[in-house]
Amino acid sequence: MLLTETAEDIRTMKIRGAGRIARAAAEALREYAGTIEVSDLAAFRTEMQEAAEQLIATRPTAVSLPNAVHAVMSGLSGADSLPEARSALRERADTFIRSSLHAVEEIAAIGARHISDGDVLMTHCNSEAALACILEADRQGKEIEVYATEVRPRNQGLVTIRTLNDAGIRTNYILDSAVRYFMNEVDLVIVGADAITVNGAVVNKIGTAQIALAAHEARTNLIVAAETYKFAPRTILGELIEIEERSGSEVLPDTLARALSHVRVRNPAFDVTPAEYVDLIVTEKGAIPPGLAYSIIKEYLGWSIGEFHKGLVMNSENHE
Ligand SMILES: O=P(O)(O)OC[C@H]1O[C@H](OP(=O)(O)O)[C@H](O)[C@@H]1O
Repeated sequence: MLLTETAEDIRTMKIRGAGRIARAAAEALREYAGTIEVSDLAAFRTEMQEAAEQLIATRPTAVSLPNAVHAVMSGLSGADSLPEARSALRERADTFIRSSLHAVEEIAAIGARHISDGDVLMTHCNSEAALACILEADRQGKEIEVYATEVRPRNQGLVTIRTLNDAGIRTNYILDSAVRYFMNEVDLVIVGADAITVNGAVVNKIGTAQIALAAHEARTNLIVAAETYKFAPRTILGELIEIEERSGSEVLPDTLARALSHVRVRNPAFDVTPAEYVDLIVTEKGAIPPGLAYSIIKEYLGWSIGEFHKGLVMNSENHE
């Protein structure tokens, strides 16, 4: 079943990247809504809520996941019959997927304006949104060069350098620990985001905060490419973004770890870059300074008391 498969693929990172995770979850709910065999609307609601919770539980940090799930599930609220509910969910899922893909295109166009001919860029991890800006700048004929990090332990940098290579962009593949060494050669750092808080702090792949610090020291600008559904409404209530800590075996093989009984491997997948190290956040609605994160949440996501986790959630009525 697509739902179980998708949940497992997100958990194991076969499907990864905050935007892709969001679209995969919407697609899984769409398929589930169309195929589950139930006799009435009440049973349908229960099944769908369980499916939604199963998806949300897979990875805790990327807020795009609960935001996508809420966007789809909001279709349930106005439905009076089972066929109506099924079609409303399918429609919401299609709308979310379409607007997510469109958002990446918009971000590419806006982000590319901040990349100048001759720029040396640095990126970290594999962000569809950040890469879209780089690819668009290249497509516009700007001569650019990129430093791309390895991204231990999952090596998402390999995906990034393949994309850059295929586009014929001059790319330097560097160790995560070589960021400060090369920072003086960099004109602009561009990264994605898994979540953005109301005060403009950016949660992204582990190592981003260190890169931001090095960029700040070298007076190199750092921009973040993120769709509006990466903003976290619940942070308005002071809720913190949970940082996923993955298995130590991603860092150190179990056989080795077993021989080192006093050693504990720590493997947080994300870190938090404070707003003061972020120059600009490029969303599909325009580029904003991080201090305006609240306005994105208010204007484009909206907030209301949600069905899940008793928190503030995205009001998908505002989502298009
Ligand atoms: O949505 P897009 O821009 O593709 O990616 C945003 C972020 O999602 C990824 O997380 P992971 O690799 O799934 O842990 C990276 O942290 C990346 O910067």
